Amino acid sequence: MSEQSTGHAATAVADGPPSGDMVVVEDLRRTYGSGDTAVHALRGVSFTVPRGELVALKGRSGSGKTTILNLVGGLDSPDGGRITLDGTDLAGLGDDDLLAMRRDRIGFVFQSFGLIPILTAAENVGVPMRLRKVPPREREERVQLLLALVGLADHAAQRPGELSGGQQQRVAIARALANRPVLIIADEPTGQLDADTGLAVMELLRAVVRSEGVTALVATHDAQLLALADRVLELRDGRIVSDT
Ligand SMILES: Nc1ncnc2c1ncn2[C@@H]1O[C@H](COP(=O)(O)OP(=O)(O)OP(=O)(O)O)[C@@H](O)[C@H]1O
Repeated sequence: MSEQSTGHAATAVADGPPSGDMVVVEDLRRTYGSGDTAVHALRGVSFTVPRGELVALKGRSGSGKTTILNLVGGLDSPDGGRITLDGTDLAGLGDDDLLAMRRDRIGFVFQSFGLIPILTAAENVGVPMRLRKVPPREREERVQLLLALVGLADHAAQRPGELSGGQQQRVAIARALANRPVLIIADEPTGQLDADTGLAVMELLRAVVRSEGVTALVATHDAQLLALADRVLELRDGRIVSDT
């Protein structure tokens, strides 16, 4: 854990010593559009994600889950409130620091996998390390290790189209871990998978959160998967209505 949180090149100005929470969200507000057509996607959301935990966001379609993930992941900016990630206030970061934060400290996993079709599984896992200019030898070693971690050591040379949906999502999880992120953000990671495959992928996420000492924030409305979370936050109409 300590290596995870301190071993990174400083990508941003830390606001102070990291607290026990990897993510602190305070009174987050986000409105899309304005006037009569304004959609109040988040109406004052506060929660924390303790280090090393897997926290799930549940709620009906449109309740605000993706909006939260986009804001915590620095893909969008809030209209109000504050997000602190690993001790750093996102609002204090310029574009370059935000980009570096996303690249080096957050791993994203999407419903649609987001793999590059013309690249092999190994090459896809290596992409984030190429962007960070990790030397080829080190990169290849980590790719092998990560593919083994997700049970795909024998599929390194296959392209996404030659893999099942569950295997593709495993590649995406390996890719998300490539740069040793402190936080994994996953938006409906099992949404395109059948129930059994989805459960296996969620169990893998659960396992890597433990083995890699990473923290995860996962949106899902699948009750079976919610049971694997350390904590479940329920959203309704842009507000948290339960925290269990
Ligand atoms: N770019 C946008 N422009 C306008 N409205 C948006 C935009 N993105 C989201 N919304 C609206 O904000 C609200 C919250 O959407 P959000 O995608 O966060 O919900 P969600 O819980 O992730 O839903 P789903 O489970 O369907 O992905 C919804 O009413 C949605 O229509």
